[in-house]
Amino acid sequence: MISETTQSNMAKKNQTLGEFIIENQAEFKYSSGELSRLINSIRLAAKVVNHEVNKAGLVDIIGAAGDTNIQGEDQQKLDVYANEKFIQTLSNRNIVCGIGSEENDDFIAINSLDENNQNKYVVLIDPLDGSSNIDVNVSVGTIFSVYRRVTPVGTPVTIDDFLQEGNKQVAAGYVIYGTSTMLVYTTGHGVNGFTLNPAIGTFYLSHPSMQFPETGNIYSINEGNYAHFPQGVKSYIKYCQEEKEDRPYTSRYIGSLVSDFHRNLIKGGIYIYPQTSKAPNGKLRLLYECNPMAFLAEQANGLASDGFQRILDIQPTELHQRVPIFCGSRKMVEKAEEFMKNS
Ligand SMILES: O=P(O)(O)OC[C@H]1O[C@](O)(COP(=O)(O)O)[C@@H](O)[C@@H]1O
Ligand SMILES: [Mg+2]
Ligand SMILES: [Mg+2]
Repeated sequence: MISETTQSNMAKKNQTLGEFIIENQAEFKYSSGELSRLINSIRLAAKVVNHEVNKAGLVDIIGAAGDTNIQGEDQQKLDVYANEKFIQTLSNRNIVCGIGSEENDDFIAINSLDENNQNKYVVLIDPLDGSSNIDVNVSVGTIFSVYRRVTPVGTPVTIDDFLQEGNKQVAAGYVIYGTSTMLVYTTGHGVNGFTLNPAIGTFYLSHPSMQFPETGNIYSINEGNYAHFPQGVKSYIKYCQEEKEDRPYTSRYIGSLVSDFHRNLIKGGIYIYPQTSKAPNGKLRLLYECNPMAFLAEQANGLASDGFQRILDIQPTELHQRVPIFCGSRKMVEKAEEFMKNS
């Protein structure tokens, strides 16, 4: 006899992303269908980009695009392609009034001079996360974060609409282009994961109500920077490597934030990109990497801090600002923070 929970999970598991979005629209306090349309357009852009990612190597989509972005990074062709596709798909569906992207120096106002523009949302994106892994066939991703604008509808969108604390996000998520392609997101009511069936181009609910295990035995950090880490991080790494209790932990580092986060979400673990003597604010960007991952982490019973303060309470000051991040299973982040505070 199949239990009711299994039956409902089985029924749930056959649910498509489109059905899930409609069914859960009412959960959203501002629900006017606009956010649903926004998530739908991210779904569409994800499929277009996935198609290109899967052919990386066959088509002329690998390698550098020849420009650098405002962070001084060489833009990869796939960075530029993904950026164009997400911006196009979001802006020509008349649902957002502004977009901030890792690949654009400044935010993009979407026909906000047209006073009929009643659009309420701004989106921040990392169109292609894990760029250093594109050419070597290792999983990469896309990260997105959504806010309601703070300036009045029908007036020009301003930087204030983007520099909001992470706890004001109304939705956040990522797409992972890996062994399978998944879209994982939250609108503040838990975290759900959808896997793309490439044969029919449909995302199915494969991972309902995702939760970080309370603790785990995986730590993810680029130990190549060890010499430049703060003492608290060095001590935490030593703690992870000690032959004691359930340790040593296993070191796993893919070098794509989305992929390292996703593995830890499923298996339990902690991802750390700390400040270093070379990069006092770390490497990852608050608005389109750390805030969306922190919102997902907390919605999945995990934690995310800069070692001291909750990421979601940091007041942003710049579009591309960087912050240190400690993110993942609750008990592991608490332990790492202990080392940071006591060092
Ligand atoms: O090579 P490093 O310094 O370890 O950095 C890897 C980190 O940088 C990133 O690639 C930065 O993201 P982008 O690829 O979007 O610039 C993260 O995905 C990853 O976790
Ligand atoms: Mg990134
Ligand atoms: Mg990127």
